[in-house]
Amino acid sequence: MSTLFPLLAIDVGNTSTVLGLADEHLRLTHTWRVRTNRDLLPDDLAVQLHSLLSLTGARLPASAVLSSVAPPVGQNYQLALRQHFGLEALEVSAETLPQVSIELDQPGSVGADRLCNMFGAEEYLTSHEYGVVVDFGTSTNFDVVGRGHRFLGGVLATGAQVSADALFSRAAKLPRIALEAPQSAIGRNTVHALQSGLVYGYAEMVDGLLRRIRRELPGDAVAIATGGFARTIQGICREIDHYDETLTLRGMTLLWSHQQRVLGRLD
Ligand SMILES: Nc1ncnc2c1ncn2[C@@H]1O[C@H](COP(=O)(O)OP(=O)(O)O)[C@@H](O)[C@H]1O
Ligand SMILES: CC(C)(COP(=O)(O)O)[C@@H](O)C(=O)NCCC(=O)O
Ligand SMILES: [K+]
Repeated sequence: MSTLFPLLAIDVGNTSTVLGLADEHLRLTHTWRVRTNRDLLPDDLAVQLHSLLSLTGARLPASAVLSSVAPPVGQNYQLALRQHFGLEALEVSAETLPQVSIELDQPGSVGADRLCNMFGAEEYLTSHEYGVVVDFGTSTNFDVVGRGHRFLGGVLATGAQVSADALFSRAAKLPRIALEAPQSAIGRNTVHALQSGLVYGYAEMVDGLLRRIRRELPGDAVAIATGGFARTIQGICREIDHYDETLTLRGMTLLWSHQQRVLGRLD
């Protein structure tokens, strides 16, 4: 049913909003990353979206899927799509997701982005029973999933930039630094010492948590890194097997097609 494509996927995070356009094979033909701005109204968002599409010569979307962990922005995108593009976006939530198993105390409270990651991890679960998506965003999420759309739980850790900002705001003599790896763990100046703590320290935290998670699981787990800070940190972590920049967006398109199939709208 080609009338459903292109499919627009919008992932609203607390720092960035990542958008993608997928063709009928669910291949992402375009992706964009813009700042999440809580001040933008539906008309502003429609103008921005229209500009992105025309800048790249992309076709207008015929359907949409939306995941938001910044509620007012998600609602504003919903209105923008309805009023200016004539689209009713599928909003990702535990309540609207059929045939998945969210094995949490309160399934309804899980972040929509984490449900998308569960679908994005699917392709890595051919040779492993379990997967851990480490999503380096405002918060660093570890999403522990099992084959067959099982969300098993995870970890929410303070994001690297948030940790750095907290330190700078409380220590008068510390300069703001770029979150980059220094040459050695032993820093011989203030900047390198800070980078060591923030980047190598962060990588060790991630490796340590992944080892703990793997010990708690009854089978092998593959670990995949995604999110804004993943590019910097994934090569430093020893416990991460894959880096996948578009895992969340691709997960959204898979979740959408799963939903369409359950509803009989897609073969
Ligand atoms: N292009 C980039 N290169 C390196 N780090 C980035 C980039 N974009 C975002 N970050 C870092 O990633 C984190 C935010 O990730 P992001 O995916 O934007 O968050 P969220 O999913 O919460 O919106 C911050 O630590 C930020 O410094
Ligand atoms: C943990 C999060 C804040 C991560 O958001 P992000 O860092 O991607 O902006 C988000 O997934 C969220 O608000 N989750 C709700 C709580 C939960 O997942 O248990
Ligand atoms: K995110």
